Amino acid sequence: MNADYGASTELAGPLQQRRALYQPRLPPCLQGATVRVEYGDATATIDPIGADAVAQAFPRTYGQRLVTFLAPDAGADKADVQERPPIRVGVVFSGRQSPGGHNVVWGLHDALRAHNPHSVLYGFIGGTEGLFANKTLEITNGVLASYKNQGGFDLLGRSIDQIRTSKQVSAAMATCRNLDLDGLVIVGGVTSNSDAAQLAETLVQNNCKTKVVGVPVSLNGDLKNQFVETTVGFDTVCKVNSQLISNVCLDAISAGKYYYFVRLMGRKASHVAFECALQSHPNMLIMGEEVALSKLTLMECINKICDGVQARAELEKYHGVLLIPEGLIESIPEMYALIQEISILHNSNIPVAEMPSKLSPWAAALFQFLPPFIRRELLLHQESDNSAQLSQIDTEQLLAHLVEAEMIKRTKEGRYKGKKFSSVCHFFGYQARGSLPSNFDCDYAYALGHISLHMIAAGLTGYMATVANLKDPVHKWRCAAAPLTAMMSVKRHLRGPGAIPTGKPAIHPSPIDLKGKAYELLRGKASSFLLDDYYRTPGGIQYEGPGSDAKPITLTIEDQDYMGDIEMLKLYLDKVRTIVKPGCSRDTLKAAISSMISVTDVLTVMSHPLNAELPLYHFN
Ligand SMILES: O=P(O)(O)OC[C@H]1O[C@](O)(CO)[C@@H](O)[C@@H]1O
Repeated sequence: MNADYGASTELAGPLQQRRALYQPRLPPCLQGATVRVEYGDATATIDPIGADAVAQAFPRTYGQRLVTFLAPDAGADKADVQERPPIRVGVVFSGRQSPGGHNVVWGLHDALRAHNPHSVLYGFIGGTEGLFANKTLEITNGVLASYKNQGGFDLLGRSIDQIRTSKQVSAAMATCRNLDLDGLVIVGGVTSNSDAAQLAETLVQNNCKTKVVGVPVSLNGDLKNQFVETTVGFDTVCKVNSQLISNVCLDAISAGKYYYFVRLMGRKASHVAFECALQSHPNMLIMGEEVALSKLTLMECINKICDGVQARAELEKYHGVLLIPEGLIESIPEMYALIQEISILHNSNIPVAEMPSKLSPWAAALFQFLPPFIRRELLLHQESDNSAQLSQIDTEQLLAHLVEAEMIKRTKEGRYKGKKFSSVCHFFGYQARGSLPSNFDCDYAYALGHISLHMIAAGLTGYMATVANLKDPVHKWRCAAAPLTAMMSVKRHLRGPGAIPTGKPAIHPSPIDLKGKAYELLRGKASSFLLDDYYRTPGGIQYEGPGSDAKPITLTIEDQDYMGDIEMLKLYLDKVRTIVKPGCSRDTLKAAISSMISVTDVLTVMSHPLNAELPLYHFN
């Protein structure tokens, strides 16, 4: 734990101390001690084909109604606190650390105390292991002081992201009973919230009064559906990584001699890499979703990268930046099949040393083809969801290694006549998870903490706290609760109407929408990114002043333009204005700034509605 270095001590840095003083903003409905609870329609699931399976697996919690939280009726908030009995709540960090997680606990604490000062909040020390073993820390204002608006999960720590086996579920239930909890708040991503749904169902079936509430906190940004717009931590992690990526872009173009291969976290979906590409404009992005859709083999991916290197060499460019998500390796069909075979061997308890000899002939051949470091990493023990340990597989090094071999081959065959290809590899993963959270993540998490309390007070179980309209300012946010079962789907063998649902219902990670506006935008820019080096410098996270309210581009893009935030657009326009005078022709504008930004960006700026509202900036 970090107590000695907390923001309240003199050892804390000035920014750390200043951040501890930031008071997160709350939407109007959460500003009092009570809320008005409005019940909506009963829910099914986002997966119509799997609905029966979900209903069968969750007989007591399936089909619950949507709930919205509104500002209380006049006077209701002033009702005597005695009318609101004290509430006992436990909170556990179940998922991986993600910036903003501490503010969920803070928001929950403040809402709980406003509800009734005699309410109690327990944090489970050491994540789910602490929950099973009933190891608690009572959360008070004093305890929270050093953790407000701070990164990491070190207030309580975390362990395995799992409440799944019957032993684990029974231990969690025993703790709930032992502490006489009215509510248990589970903080995490897709896996943790699937487990939360199962625990809620089990507690109802066993007449345990504890209400289970899930909170969407995950840097991966893959817990995304019609109820959840984004997860806490995604914004911060993308901003930190985008700054690092843009730094290496400028490093690359300065020396003109290295290709930087950068792997980013995100597991099965490529949201982090995708958002970072929109923020920093690297030369290439290889997304898992695209590779899986086109069924690109490993060598096809390598050839694609080599073609890019070659096209750049024709322009005398021998540097570049390439982003990949950590899940790319699993998206390549033959690598996926190999990983599946290894997974079966793990599940059959085959010793690791014997695994290579137990692979099928084709998988063994592929395994032998791979460099030794990748072979060792592929055999590591699995994650709690039986997937490979993606953070430990140096896919960027594998790609760099194979690209170099292919470029040497092309040189020998006379197909490539440029300078020698050189690479530098990075994994930007763990560096970002402990970052000071952005204002957006601070506000969002704090609001979700409040909503969790109101859900427990309303007696909701098997629900997730949600906020809609996140792209808008906080006063326009809409607070709600959605049944966890409504977000579930069931994996199937085949695609299409004849598909047979198999496996356990769960909340699955959402991939990048390859038909969405954000993807269309990035694809439209792909060849310009590849060849023109339109690197963008988002800079470090801003906590005050211009840019401090910037949101993820992918969150804002559906309704606004690419630049998203109004302040960012003003800054951008200011930069443009130093080069051309208002009222100049479209062609002059394009020509004058074409070296600075791409034509698509210019057109975006010119057609943005804000442009018309800012006469000074208006271009004809
Ligand atoms: O902290 P650990 O256990 O190494 O987990 C790493 C994993 O957690 C995440 O950071 C978040 O799910 C993944 O992107 C990564 O694969």
